[in-house]
Amino acid sequence: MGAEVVVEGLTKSFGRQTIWRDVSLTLPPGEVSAMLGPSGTGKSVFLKSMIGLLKPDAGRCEINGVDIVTCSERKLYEIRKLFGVLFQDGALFGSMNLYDNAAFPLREHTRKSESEVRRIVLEKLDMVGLTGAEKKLPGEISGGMRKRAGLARALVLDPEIILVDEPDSGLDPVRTSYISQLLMDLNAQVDATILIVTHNINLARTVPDNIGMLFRRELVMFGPREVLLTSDEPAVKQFLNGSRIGPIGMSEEKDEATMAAEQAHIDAGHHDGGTDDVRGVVPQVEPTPGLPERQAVRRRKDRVMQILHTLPPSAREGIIDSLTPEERDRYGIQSGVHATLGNRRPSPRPRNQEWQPAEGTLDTEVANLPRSDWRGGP
Ligand SMILES: Nc1ncnc2c1ncn2[C@@H]1O[C@H](COP(=O)(O)OP(=O)(O)OP(=O)(O)O)[C@@H](O)[C@H]1O
Repeated sequence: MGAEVVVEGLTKSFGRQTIWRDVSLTLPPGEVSAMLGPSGTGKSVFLKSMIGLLKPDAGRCEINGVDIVTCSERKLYEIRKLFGVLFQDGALFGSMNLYDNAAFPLREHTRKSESEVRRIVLEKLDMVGLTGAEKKLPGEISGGMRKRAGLARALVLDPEIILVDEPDSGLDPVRTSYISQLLMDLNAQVDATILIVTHNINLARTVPDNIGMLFRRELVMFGPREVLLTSDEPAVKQFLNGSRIGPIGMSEEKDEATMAAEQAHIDAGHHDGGTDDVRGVVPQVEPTPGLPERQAVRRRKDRVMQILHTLPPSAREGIIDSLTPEERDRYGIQSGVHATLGNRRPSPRPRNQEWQPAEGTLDTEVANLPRSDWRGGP
């Protein structure tokens, strides 16, 4: 199972420019999480901070009990071996074929024999669907194939944590769906903790178990996918819908006057730039038939059911509605309980924190969470 990553109060500035402050979140082990946010909000800076390529000014980022913000260079070097990173363009060496690119970390960081290197490289190239392309140079293949090759290289050291920076960049919507499927397949096969940085709403809605969003130099929210996908937060709604109407502006957040002028424009019948309202929980991508089940699914359900009472009502509805009859039974959810859970409004959300307990009795009314024979079960 992948490693847990615990981030607490992380703050990063460049000179006088604060990129984000006081970011706290936990990447649950083996689950897939995504970080959204308008351009320039520091998503890539966040990824780089997590592997110690950039040093935050304050806060902690703890992996396997080691705080990589304050640890020694030697410890950091060790911890980095737990990571596999897919950079936006695959970051392949242009003069090496795909085989040698994928073999590079093994030859650099291990003493494995060439026959062992060969076995691992061919296995990982196969996992990403590049069998037969070993001799191709990066310049001879499509952007999608380069990303796959980058993923194969990220996998050769059997990472516990995989960071993926904009897997959709430069790809058409169909290839983006294929890369989404690939990420879920890899998660099923290796059970690594995955963090994806993306702008792609389709990917964000269908792939991750957890979603966060950076905006205005803060983490607006982070938690189970159902929370962000049903959120009423204006910046989140605007971002999901790709609309001009809302607090996100051309390069920075907007002032009141600009928002009012834009609203007047829309009221006069002009299009807001978005398409349909895409708020709501849609089914997640599942691993390709024949692959193992994602072990994270059951762990996540168990985890999310334990914090159900802390989530806003619309997220609870989405979670409960997604349970199978067997799961309802296992979690002790009374039959007939579904959308009626949404009558109460969410209590005000403390900024930059995961959802806090809301008042009310929902949890004890509808669920005995989780039942002891379910937790940690087979
Ligand atoms: N090494 C650096 N030195 C100074 N400023 C930097 C450095 N790296 C990033 N920045 C600044 O940090 C801010 C956030 O950049 P980052 O690339 O993380 O944004 P992003 O959210 O990933 O954007 P995009 O979605 O467009 O990729 C930008 O203003 C950028 O100029």
